[in-house]
Amino acid sequence: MSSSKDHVTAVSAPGKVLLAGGYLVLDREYTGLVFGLSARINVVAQEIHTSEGVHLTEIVVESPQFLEAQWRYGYHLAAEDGGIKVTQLQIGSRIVANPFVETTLNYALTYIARVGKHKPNHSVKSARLTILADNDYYSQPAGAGAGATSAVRFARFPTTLGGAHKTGLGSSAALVTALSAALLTHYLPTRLFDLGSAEGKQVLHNLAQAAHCAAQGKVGSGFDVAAAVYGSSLYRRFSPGILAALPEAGAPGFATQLERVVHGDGDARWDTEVAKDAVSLPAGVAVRMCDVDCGSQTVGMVKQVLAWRAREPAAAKQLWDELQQRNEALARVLRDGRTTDLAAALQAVRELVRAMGATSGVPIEPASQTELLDALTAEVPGVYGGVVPGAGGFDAIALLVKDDVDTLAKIEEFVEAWSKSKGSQVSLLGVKGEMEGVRKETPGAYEGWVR
Ligand SMILES: Nc1ncnc2c1ncn2[C@@H]1O[C@H](COP(=O)(O)OP(=O)(O)OP(=O)(O)O)[C@@H](O)[C@H]1O
Ligand SMILES: C[C@@](O)(CCOP(=O)(O)O)CC(=O)O
Repeated sequence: MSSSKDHVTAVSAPGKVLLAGGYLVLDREYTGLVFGLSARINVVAQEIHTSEGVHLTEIVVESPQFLEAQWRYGYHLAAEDGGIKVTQLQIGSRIVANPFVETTLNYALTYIARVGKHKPNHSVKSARLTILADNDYYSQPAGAGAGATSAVRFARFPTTLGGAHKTGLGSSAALVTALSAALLTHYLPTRLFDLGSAEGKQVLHNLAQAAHCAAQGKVGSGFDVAAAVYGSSLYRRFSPGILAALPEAGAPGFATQLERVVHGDGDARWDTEVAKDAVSLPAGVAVRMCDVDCGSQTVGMVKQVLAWRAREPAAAKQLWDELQQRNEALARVLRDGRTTDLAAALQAVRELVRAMGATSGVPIEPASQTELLDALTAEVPGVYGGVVPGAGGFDAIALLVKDDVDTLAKIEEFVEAWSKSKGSQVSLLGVKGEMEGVRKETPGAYEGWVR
């Protein structure tokens, strides 16, 4: 760990689970009920010390839990207002790109240089950023112990990042958000960026949404980035047009337009709605997640659902309007602490999700998941019910359960027996839903991981 006089900053941002509102949340007419998760992506930023006389300007990003996970970048000021553009430097014989890291650096450093009035290559000094992901973002290799009981804070994975099996908690959104927050906090004085203030969170949200869309090459609803910044909420998306005029990073005019987008100036005024007060959990109730690894993958689900909606607009509107009512009813049951109404509210949502799946021909709640959710609800005391979260499919379920060790043990026992009898691999993750979004952390918490 660096000595105390060093300038070290640590932040973390949570993963997400979209409990209700999958597909609907893509349209501003509807909302999504999203929970932030206790699984966080942590980023520690620190200065790099070079020996006297060496003028090295470099940004080093590393994920020490994975093999071959170090990315080094040089950077320059691009011509014609193109902002700060990084160039990956080769280490060893191979160069492995990380588009989410690279895009975030282009966006965050461009914004920082603009508002901080930095002279590039002068005051944007070299820095090292260390990424540490809580274990539940990736399945543990066989024999490493289940997530729910794992004792090591940050596991070492015997694979590259590309070879790790993701559990779908939104690692890229949490990473882009935490990395942006760490860079903004590290480079800008508090009067220009304060993570603890409402304005600071808005700047971070706008910057992270823009960078995340660019890195993934498409504009989704952005509920995952909103959860990473704000935590749990009832989320209404932004109009995609806000990002339409933004050139590629490094292209002429990128820097000016990025600042406009981040500050929401002119026609880039953000219309996202993040209703935090619409969401909470009844006392003694927890959101839990299970990873379901049955080897099947469904691609193009969003495309197919939207094609059905375009084909049958009247029927789709009727179904979505009714489903929106039921999703909002579920949010109210949770917020008002009406635990006795919870099972019925979850069943009501699932009924229409299955109807949407049947009519669009997309396995949003496939039969195998229906069977698992129904069995858990009927047979495990303390399980109120659950859903197939987000886009649905075969690979995860979210549960609402009594928040106690006894219930946890019973679920673990149940999924173990289920996996054996069904030949699938269902495991309870250690994550829980939680309310808080991005936050500053104490650098000392990462002792042993940070050089
Ligand atoms: N610990 C990490 N260190 C560095 N980069 C990471 C890390 N975790 C995720 N990433 C980046 O995010 C990418 C994965 O993003 P992707 O959108 O495919 O998954 P996800 O966000 O976890 O999935 P989902 O949206 O289904 O929840 C990786 O390829 C890498 O670029
Ligand atoms: C289908 C969609 O509404 C939700 C996808 O959620 P997830 O990635 O499955 O958690 C897409 C989106 O909102 O961008």
